[in-house]
Amino acid sequence: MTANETTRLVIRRPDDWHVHLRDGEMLARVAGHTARQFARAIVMPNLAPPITTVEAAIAYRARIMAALPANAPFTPLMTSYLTDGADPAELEKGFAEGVFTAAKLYPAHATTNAAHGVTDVKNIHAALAAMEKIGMPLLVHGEVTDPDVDIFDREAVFIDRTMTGLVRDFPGLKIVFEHITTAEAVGFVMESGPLIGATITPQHLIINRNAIFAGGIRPHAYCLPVAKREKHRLALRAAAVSASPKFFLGTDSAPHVVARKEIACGCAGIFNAPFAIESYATVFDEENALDRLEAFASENGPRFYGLPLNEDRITIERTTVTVPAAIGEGGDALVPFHAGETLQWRFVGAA
Ligand SMILES: NC(=O)N[C@@H](CC(=O)O)C(=O)O
Ligand SMILES: [Zn+2]
Ligand SMILES: [Zn+2]
Repeated sequence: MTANETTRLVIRRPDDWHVHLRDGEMLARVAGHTARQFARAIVMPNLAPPITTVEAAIAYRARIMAALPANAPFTPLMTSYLTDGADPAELEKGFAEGVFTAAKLYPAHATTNAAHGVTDVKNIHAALAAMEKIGMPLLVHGEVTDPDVDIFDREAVFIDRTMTGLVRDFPGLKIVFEHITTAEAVGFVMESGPLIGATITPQHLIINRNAIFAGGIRPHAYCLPVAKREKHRLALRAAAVSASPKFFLGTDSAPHVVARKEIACGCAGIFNAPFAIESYATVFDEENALDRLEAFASENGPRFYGLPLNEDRITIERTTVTVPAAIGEGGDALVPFHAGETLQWRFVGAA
């Protein structure tokens, strides 16, 4: 059977190495979508207020588990939000206790709930030195916030202004360049040593920037970093299917209700959790690379993080699936990625 005649695929259960589960009512609505498909997820700390202490992360982890059925086979991997005042001792304590898996660098004001982010990486040098010493990964939202830099160039400029210096100054630090969107980021990661990896979202593999303006403004195609030109999408697809262990699955599922998306100043974020593995399978299928989906989705991430691979398996099958136009009602609804489209792959469940 050739790859594109494959009708059922059994792979090691995947993990999501970048997700926003939110809190409160929204957490209750979205957590199950992630836990249905993934064994583990790196949970982003950009709540209001952000998760900066071990105590807050323990409490948030408990709220996530409480939002799922009892004994759900899902492990949230918690992260610490770095601020200018990040305390190296708190990071070390959280990592040693198995509460913090990683710490997240948001340049101040770069994205949703990034107001408390880092204004200059010099301010977190002590924290980064501690992380380097203990082997705690740094996760980076890689965009400059300088308003003079064109929004489509903010990732590439971040590489020159910040990422290159980070890698040089902390050669032993594990760094994940999160949700990469450009050929420049692919090139940077490829040329860097084995401690530098990257997550890639389904939307950046599937849409280019035209999707944001297709026949009118499309708020549900807007996320940060914003989708780029077609050549960048093609570079991301090549990286995802390349078999390089540096690239792995991170959905960046980032739900915002319709009332906060379809508005004069709409929030950035695409809610892709309900059909995440279907999205990725579609891409790998189109690239004739279904045989490499398992490495990208289920192996490269845990190996990078130094965590065990999941032992259980999932099945996905080739069949048509219609994605609902919305989940919920009115202004409170969530519009999933691929809303109203028909996909050619379906997540069946445990193999
Ligand atoms: N990706 C997004 O567009 N939004 C994310 C923040 C982020 O990951 O930058 C969010 O929290 O809404
Ligand atoms: Zn981000
Ligand atoms: Zn994110």
